[in-house]
Amino acid sequence: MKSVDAHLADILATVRPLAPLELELEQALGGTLAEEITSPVPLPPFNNSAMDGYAVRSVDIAQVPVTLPVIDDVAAGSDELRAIGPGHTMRIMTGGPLPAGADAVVPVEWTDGGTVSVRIDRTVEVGNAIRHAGEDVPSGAVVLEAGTVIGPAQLGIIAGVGRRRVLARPRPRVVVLATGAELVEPGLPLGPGQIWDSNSFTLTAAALEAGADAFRAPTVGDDPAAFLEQLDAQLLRADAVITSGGVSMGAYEPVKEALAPLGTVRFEKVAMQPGMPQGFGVVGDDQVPVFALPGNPVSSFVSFMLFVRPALGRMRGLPAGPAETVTARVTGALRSPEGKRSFLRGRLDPGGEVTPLRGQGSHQLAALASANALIVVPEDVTDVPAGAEVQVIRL
Ligand SMILES: Nc1nc2c(c(=O)[nH]1)N[C@H]1C(S)=C(S)[C@@H](COP(=O)(O)OP(=O)(O)OC[C@H]3O[C@@H](n4cnc5c(N)ncnc54)[C@H](O)[C@@H]3O)O[C@H]1N2
Ligand code: MOO
Repeated sequence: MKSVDAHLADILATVRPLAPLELELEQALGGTLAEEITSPVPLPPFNNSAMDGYAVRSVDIAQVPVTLPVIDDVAAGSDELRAIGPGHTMRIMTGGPLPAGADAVVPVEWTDGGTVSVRIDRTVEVGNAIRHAGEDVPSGAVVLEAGTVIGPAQLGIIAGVGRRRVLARPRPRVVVLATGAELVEPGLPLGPGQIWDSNSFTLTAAALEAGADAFRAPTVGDDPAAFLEQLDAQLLRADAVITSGGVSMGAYEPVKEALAPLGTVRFEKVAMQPGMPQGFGVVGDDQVPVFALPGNPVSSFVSFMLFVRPALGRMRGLPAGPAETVTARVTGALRSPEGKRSFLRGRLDPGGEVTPLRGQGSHQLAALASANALIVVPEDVTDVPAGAEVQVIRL
């Protein structure tokens, strides 16, 4: 059997980072910057007030209380300002440009709030409540490095330096295609022998969480021709395809039957539990990667975490490798088949203890839903005593 590491290595050797595109800001969330972002101007671009209050020359309020004339109003966005002469003040709002001559702002709370003249009750130091030009970003400075993932705050600085578009690797477009004649759309009644399709929802959500733009395609039954037709229709909008089911040894294995003859997708047994039957390869003129995951719900999810997630990382241009593990102490004994790496569902507590959950079957959705960690048992270990140190993958 092929090892988990060898299978991941094959996948990462095939999957390539997506080509960078000029993305509008609205499309850029989750993208990976392929350029350095610099600011063409200082930020803030001009000295301005940090508070609603009065722009003053601090020498004029050395003795308080003092009443001074208010010669103008400065709102954020005001232009063509007069300068402040000796003994004068201007009412100024947060973000308003500091008038020439002023060297401090007195918050309105320390005054009587007058509009024609103002009584100021407290002195302030030079520079009080002033935000200086360039104190956030000097002109020409780099604000984001290439390789940065664009999140909400990164979008903020990109827009804040005046850019409308950025060169970035987009989020990979992932199509999830579940197969199985027994599958029924949740919300519809079950007939005899049927189950509700859950894998396509889990896999689509997992792909979204991994930074993809993920779409759920209509499920197909057990007919390889129907599967190929659906796959063909989806390839137009896919940077990667994830299928679920139909890869094992049975009589109706549409994914395997449709893809194996192409010669570009290999179906193999990987030495792991769950998730032993795996298909991976490329299809279509654009050599779109296809991850043909096993149908058992826990198997498909674990396969996603081990193989698809790192591949999506690579497509996004991020450092991509095996799922990260942390060390924990297991509270109960574990068993694992010899020669296979097991990924058992557990609950990791903040103290670093992990408790194996009841219901370790590959079909047991409920235990997976209450797990927050996968306990990894290496290939050469069959018994883990309670209290032993183990590696766990956080979910
Ligand atoms: N004779 C053998 N039988 C099986 C082997 C084997 O080596 N020899 N491998 C077992 C292992 S391990 C796995 S994992 C499964 C993989 O089977 P398939 O990928 O072909 O998946 P299906 O047969 O279509 O389904 C398996 C199981 O999962 C349920 N399922 C499928 N799709 C969904 C879905 N979208 N949502 C919820 N549940 C789903 C399906 O009803 C089956 O119960 O094969 C073993 N058998
Ligand atoms: O190896 Mo299968 O993925 O457990 O049920």
